[in-house]
This record gives sequence, structure tokens and C-alpha cells, in this order.
Amino acid sequence: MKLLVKAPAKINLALDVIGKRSDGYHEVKMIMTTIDLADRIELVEIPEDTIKIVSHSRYVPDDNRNLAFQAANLLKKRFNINRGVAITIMKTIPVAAGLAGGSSDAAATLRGLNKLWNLQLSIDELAEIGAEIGSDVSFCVYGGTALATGRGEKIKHIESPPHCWIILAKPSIGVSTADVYKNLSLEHVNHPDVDGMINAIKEHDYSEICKLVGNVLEDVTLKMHPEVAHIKEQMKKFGADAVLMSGSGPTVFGLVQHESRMQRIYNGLRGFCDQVYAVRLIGERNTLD
Ligand SMILES: C[C@@](CO)(OP(=O)(O)O)[C@H](O)COP(=O)(O)OP(=O)(O)OC[C@H]1O[C@@H](n2ccc(N)nc2=O)[C@H](O)[C@@H]1O
Ligand SMILES: Nc1ncnc2c1ncn2[C@@H]1O[C@H](COP(=O)(O)OP(=O)(O)O)[C@@H](O)[C@H]1O
Repeated sequence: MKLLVKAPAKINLALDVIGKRSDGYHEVKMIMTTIDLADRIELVEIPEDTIKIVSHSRYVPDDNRNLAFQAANLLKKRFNINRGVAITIMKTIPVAAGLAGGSSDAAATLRGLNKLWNLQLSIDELAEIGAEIGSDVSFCVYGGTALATGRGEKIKHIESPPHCWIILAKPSIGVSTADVYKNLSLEHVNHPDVDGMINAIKEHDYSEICKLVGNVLEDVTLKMHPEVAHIKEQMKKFGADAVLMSGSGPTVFGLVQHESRMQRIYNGLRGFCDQVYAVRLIGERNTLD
């Protein structure tokens, strides 16, 4: 049997860090939303009792460092599955970009194997298992739009923001999430108004959403990689309604309502940035069928 599962990327419309925890992680408060830029995961049963990762991207590990491998391995061990699977990852989401590509591949693998191996787990159970793989995996199991707290694994669904275009531009550097959190100094941050953002989304108030975007990790990554600031400036100059770095970066996203302006920004950025995408928000959450 063979299954194809979609693994969409996320952006953080607001990302606040409340404090440092005793387990080494940070307590976060963030608004995450899935966007229509996705990897595709193909799951195929194989005769040998192993997990095989196939990927054509040189940046994606094909061994137990791969988050999709870790997802399959966790299910296999926990539910004593003596069956093998080949996981082919067709990568579209840039790697180490702040878009949760690896986490989404793991989440899609959990959803897919739940079906392939007939585990009959609920989406909440899958999200709980996902948290053991990485902080962003629980959100990626559900998709949609949510407030994420704890180390990112506590998910409260909220409405989706009003429809708009998202322009993404990724400079040709990768950023380590661990390094960015390590270099964050909590005494010197401007906390974004996450509650205000939740309210603005509830009110479908696009211009208020644009005013309230904010990410405390942005300054840390900007200091490490000045090219991110340059992309931000260009995106603003070309006319995006709001511009912010996603997650730990380095991808910068811009919000735009009008298609003609989206086209202008897209074309302008393509002049000096290799990886530029124009996508929509995905409103719906994932289902298990
Ligand atoms: C910053 C965010 C925002 O959505 O995303 P990305 O930029 O990675 O996409 C997340 O908080 C990243 O989540 P994720 O990438 O799953 O992180 P994990 O694998 O759990 O952790 C990687 C490392 O980041 C640090 N970390 C992560 C989450 C957190 N709340 N506090 C932390 O301090 C820890 O040092 C950890 O070892
Ligand atoms: N399926 C996967 N896709 C991409 N990267 C992966 C995957 N599995 C593990 N990784 C590793 O995870 C790291 C973070 O990748 P990714 O999830 O794309 O970025 P981010 O955490 O910034 O959203 C990469 O450096 C990569 O080596």
C-alpha cells in the first residue's frame, strides 16, 4: 500500500519568549499559521522491517537525524510494529529556514502512518507524540492557525486570519534554531502584543494584524546575518503591508492583500534573492482521512 501526505510550512505572525525554563528550553507565546507551501511525503510499505528515507535534497539527512524517520521510529517502537516503510520526501520548503519543514514532514509521517498501520490514534494523541520529536511538531500535526505556548507544544486553535498573499524570501544561509535561542537576551527585548494579535485575527482586522506582527528572535538573527535586514528593507520598499522574519529565520515574509502588488514585490525580490515564493494562507486544519 502507498500513501501521499501533504506537509505544509508555517509562519509565526507573532513570536514572544516569556522566559527560560529549567529544561533548557524557552517558554514561548506565539501565533502560528500554515501556508500553502508544502513538501510531499510518500509512504510505501516495504518487505524488510526497516525505515528507509529517500530524499533528493542534499540538505536533508537520510538517516535517524531526519525528523520523519524519528516519527516513524517512535510509532514503530511504541506500538510494536513489525513492518517496514519507505518514506520519500519531495522537498519544496527551504531547509533550516524558520518554516518548520522538518517538523511538518514528521507530522505528516505521523498522520500517514496512523492510517497505513491502522493505529486509530486521534489527532490529539498524534500531536502529543509529535511533541517528543520537536517543539513545532504538535502544531504541524493539526495545521490551521493557533496560539502555541509552553515550549511550543501546547496548542489552542483560533480562527484563521483574513485571506492575503504571503511573500517569502530566504537568503542563502541556514540558521540553527538552538543558536538563535542561545543568543537571545531576555532583558533587551520588545515583546510583541500576542493577545492583541489574537483579537485582531478574531475581528478580521487586516490592518491591525499588519501593525501587530512581531518576533523577539528577529533581532538575534539580524545581528548574526545582516542580509536578513536587507531583505526586510527591500520587501518594505516594494510595498508589503507588513514584513517579519519567521521563527528563528532566516526567511522573511511579507503580507499583501492585492495581487498586483504581490506580483510587483515578487518580481522585485527575484532580482537579488534566489528563493522567493508567493503563497496563500491555508485556513483549514488537517484531518485524519
Ligand atoms: C523558533 C521556532 C518558532 O516556531 O521555529 P523554527 O524557527 O525552528 O521554525 C520554534 O520555537 C522552534 O521549534 P523546533 O525547531 O521544533 O525546536 P526543537 O527542535 O524542539 O528545539 C531546537 C532547539 O531550540 C531551542 N528551543 C526550542 C524551542 C523552545 N521553545 N525553546 C528553545 O530554547 C532548544 O535549544 C532546542 O534544543
Ligand atoms: N525532513 C527534514 N526536512 C528538513 N530538514 C530536516 C528534516 N529532518 C531533519 N532535518 C534537519 O533539521 C534542521 C532544521 O530544519 P527545518 O525543519 O527545515 O528548519 P526550521 O527548524 O528552521 O524550521 C536541518 O538542519 C536539517 O538537517
